[in-house]
Amino acid sequence: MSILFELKVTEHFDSAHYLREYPGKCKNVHGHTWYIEVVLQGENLDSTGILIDFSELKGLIKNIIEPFDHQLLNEQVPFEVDNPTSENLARYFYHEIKKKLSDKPVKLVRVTVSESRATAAAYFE
Ligand SMILES: Nc1nc2c(c(=O)[nH]1)N=C([C@H](O)[C@H](O)COP(=O)(O)OP(=O)(O)OP(=O)(O)O)CN2
Ligand SMILES: [Zn+2]
Repeated sequence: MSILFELKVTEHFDSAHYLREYPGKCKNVHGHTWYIEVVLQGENLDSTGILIDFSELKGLIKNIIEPFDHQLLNEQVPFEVDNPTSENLARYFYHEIKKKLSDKPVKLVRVTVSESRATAAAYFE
């Protein structure tokens, strides 16, 4: 497929976490506003000139992140097992979003999770 269009949408949620086995202050419970940036690509626009409606994409992402909002991530599946690092969050959200996009004519390119303005982790396949 020769890709012509790339879309980017960002959503956010607030939650607490702590990092197991972390040799520093992040082993203690603390909070972040997590920003989830989703990038996808596609080729064919519908008759209104839209690849996939931003509002549909935002709704899809909101549904996935909503269970984590104002929660302790370490108590939520799968982060009761996987450490809730930005990397693990990015991988989890990538796979959840990919499942929801399976019937859409788009390719999920990358999910980036930022826990501050200065730090982010991206996951892609
Ligand atoms: N590669 C990763 N490194 C770290 C992660 C992570 O998810 N991936 N996470 C953390 C902690 O969540 C921590 O909250 C963030 O640490 P850090 O930015 O070092 O701490 P501060 O926000 O207090 O920033 P200062 O610059 O030290 O004030 C750690 N590492
Ligand atoms: Zn943290």
